[in-house]
Amino acid sequence: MNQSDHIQRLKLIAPYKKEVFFALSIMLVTAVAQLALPKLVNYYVDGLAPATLFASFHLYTLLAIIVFSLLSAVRFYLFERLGIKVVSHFRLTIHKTLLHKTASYFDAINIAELASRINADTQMLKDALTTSAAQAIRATTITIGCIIMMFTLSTTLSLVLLFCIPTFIFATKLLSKKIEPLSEREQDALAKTNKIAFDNLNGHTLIKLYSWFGSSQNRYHNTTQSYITCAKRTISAIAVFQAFFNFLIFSSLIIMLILGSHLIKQNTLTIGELASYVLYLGMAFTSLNSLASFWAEWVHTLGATRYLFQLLDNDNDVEPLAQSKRRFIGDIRFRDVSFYYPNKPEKHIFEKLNIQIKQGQTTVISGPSGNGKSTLAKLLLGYYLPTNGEIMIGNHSLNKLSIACFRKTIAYVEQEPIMFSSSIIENLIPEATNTPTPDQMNRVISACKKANAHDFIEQLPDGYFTQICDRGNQLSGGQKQRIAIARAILHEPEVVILDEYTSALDIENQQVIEQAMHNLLVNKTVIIISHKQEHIANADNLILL
Ligand SMILES: Nc1ncnc2c1ncn2[C@@H]1O[C@H](COP(=O)(O)OP(=O)(O)OP(=O)(O)O)[C@@H](O)[C@H]1O
Repeated sequence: MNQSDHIQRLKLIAPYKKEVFFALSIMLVTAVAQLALPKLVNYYVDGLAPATLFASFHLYTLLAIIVFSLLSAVRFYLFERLGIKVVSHFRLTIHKTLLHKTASYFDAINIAELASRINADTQMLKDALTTSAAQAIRATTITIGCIIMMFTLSTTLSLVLLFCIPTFIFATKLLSKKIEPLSEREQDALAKTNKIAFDNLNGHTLIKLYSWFGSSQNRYHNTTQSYITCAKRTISAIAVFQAFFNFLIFSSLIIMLILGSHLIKQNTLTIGELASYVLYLGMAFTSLNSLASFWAEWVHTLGATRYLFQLLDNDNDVEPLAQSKRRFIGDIRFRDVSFYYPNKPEKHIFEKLNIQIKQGQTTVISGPSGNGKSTLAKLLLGYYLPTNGEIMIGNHSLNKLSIACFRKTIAYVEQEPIMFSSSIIENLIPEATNTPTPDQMNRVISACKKANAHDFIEQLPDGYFTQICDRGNQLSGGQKQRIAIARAILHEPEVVILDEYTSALDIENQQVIEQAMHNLLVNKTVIIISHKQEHIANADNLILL
């Protein structure tokens, strides 16, 4: 744990300076009000308060309690609201960063685990940065206030008490060192349990089919056990610290009472002052206790959120945005292209591959399974860059910077099209949300008619606004394909890649899709990845991998 770890997390609240200031001001008012209470006890026990004030004591007390309670509610509301804003903004930043990560980055991570981290780890940060931090600042104010008040009441007692402070600081440092790695492991273990739960729920049909109930439950049970073990270690460390802290509180209280009674006998302290002193001491210890809890939570959070901050700090694996609006058109050529997946450097998929795909013609790519047909499409789509050689579009070399531009001219229809769990219209043009403009609606309907998708969409309960649950599970393979074709038509591509696009469909559905395809493919450069004889027979060119 170093300084920058703290600063990095504290920076998250920087955009909300005004709100923090307002919430802190209210908190300080409540803290000062709380500090006045033991002093009042001193006045009343020793009979120092004026008689008039004494008479209205109940009224003032009631008023103070009402104001104090109201301000506490406002303080709670302000800090919670701040927390929600901070954490939502943080999640948005992570989401944005992730969307721009490369395909290789996603090959190396587990999406379910990441989703769990984005929720659980950021929630922890929210609590630590706001509610707990507010309590800590309040506790610091009260502790300082109590120490000042205690010195004004009795310097002798306070000097004795000062000896406790180094012990407290030492114990807190020790705790920090112990908790941080423990909580990092705890969060890792929690993310793993979520990963297994996601896998099991996602594959529930497979589990039913092969009766894998026991083994699936066991997998979840084992990761949950590892999580419990890690969590137990963290809370044990905190519990030991709490025990030590309580010992410190009670032994100091007893020592103060014994010493205080001696001072009363020597007439250097009054009963009211001792009562007030003990109240301040109790208050200071309670505040120190909440400070210690905050510190434990903060250190816990530092460890737990390290993964997310590393993700934000890592500038590698990021795809650049489109640098210009130019459309790349022309023949596509692979010049001495070599490629292996970054996570499998030992397996070369292509070595010095040279192929040409002519503009405006249909090229079929065929060959045995695993020979790299889909990989070739992924290279063309720029999901991965060649490890050697180059891909030319006309006279332009496709590199990291130009890939986003090239994607504006290319559409990809795959065997299992990706569907978002939102409405059909949002699956076609995400910017439409639920209130598309008449122009957007016309474009969508026209594309869906060409894709033979309009009729079945109209028959759905809410037409284009029907929500697709669970990434399109209630749609048939053919329906999803037709939506994907409509999506491609809306993109107005120059190049269309069709990857085994009818292989999962029955004959009737294949005919509907082929018909829809005609509307998409007119005057386009078409690349069909297929084993089908009819595709091969109708192609202008054939590339065998
Ligand atoms: N993301 C990836 N990371 C690592 N290896 C991968 C990745 N995707 C594919 N591969 C490997 O690359 C090789 C080529 O895969 P690819 O999907 O391109 O083959 P294909 O010819 O399209 O096969 P099929 O006809 O079965 O679809 C395979 O050995 C596969 O295991």
